[in-house]
Amino acid sequence: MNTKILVLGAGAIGGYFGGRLVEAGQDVTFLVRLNRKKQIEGNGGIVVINSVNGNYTFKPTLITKEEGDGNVEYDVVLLSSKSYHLQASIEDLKPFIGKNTLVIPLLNGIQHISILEQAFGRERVLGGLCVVETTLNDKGEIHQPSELNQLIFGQLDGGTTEKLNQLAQAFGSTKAKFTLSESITQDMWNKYLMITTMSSITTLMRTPLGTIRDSVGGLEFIESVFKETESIMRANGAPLSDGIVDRYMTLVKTISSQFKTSMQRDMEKGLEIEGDHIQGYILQLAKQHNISAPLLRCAYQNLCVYNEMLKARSNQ
Ligand SMILES: CC(C)(CO)C(=O)C(=O)O
Repeated sequence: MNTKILVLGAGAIGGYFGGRLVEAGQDVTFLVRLNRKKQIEGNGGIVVINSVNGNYTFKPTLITKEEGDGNVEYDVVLLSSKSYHLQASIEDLKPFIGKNTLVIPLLNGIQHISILEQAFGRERVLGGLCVVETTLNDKGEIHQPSELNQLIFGQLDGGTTEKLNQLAQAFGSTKAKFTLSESITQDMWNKYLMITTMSSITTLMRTPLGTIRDSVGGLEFIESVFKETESIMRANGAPLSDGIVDRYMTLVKTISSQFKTSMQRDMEKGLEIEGDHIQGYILQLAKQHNISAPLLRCAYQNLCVYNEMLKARSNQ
């Protein structure tokens, strides 16, 4: 069966995973903003992936919301927008969501799930996440510098269906690792714990992970941020895996010393960041459960100051 795949965006994440699906011969269309379309057309209609997992250059099928007639029904949508573009992305996607379309969101965090369920209907929204280090350079090429290139998806209530098994098959033969999970809600909370901690420390210290972990007291500091975040999530009933902090601390000790988070990369480029969606939401939960969270407060304040600087710069 031909699976019709729509990828929202052809940027660092959508372009990477969508490109891997094109490479594997899948039927993929990219729904992009006019600016990105012009940039790709300016590059001869070509998107370049430079990746340690294999370079690939491809000519994507592009549509913009202005061009979409809404008559094609997609089996699945990969939604990789930033949290602050979520509402706009929902509006862009609406004409392309049919009765049987499934939406796999790849955003960090958890709050977007209920927003998507409201917009598209509970039965159409899956859970999803990606673990991939990827960024766009100023020519619009995708740079994917580490072996981490996994996309995980599954039903929010657990279990699986025939349709999901078919999707897993369609996704199965690519150079990226697509995994069907029967416990995606837990996977999403686990990843949320990881990204809250990693983005907090890397944006605070403004250096790749290696320097932070090798500094005096660095590992203890990182573990304290993990534990503070974990305690808030558990107080809120998050289904985190047992021993999850130990697992992530092993990752912290073994991952490339050059590792950077996407929030850190966005900051380096002077772009908008997802602090409210990631740290801000956890701090709201901390308040609700009366938990003091001094480390996350500090990380979040740093992000708020960055936002203020961005605002001042854009008013100049
Ligand atoms: C997995 C990780 C940490 C990769 O950089 C990520 O999701 C992010 O930075 O947003």
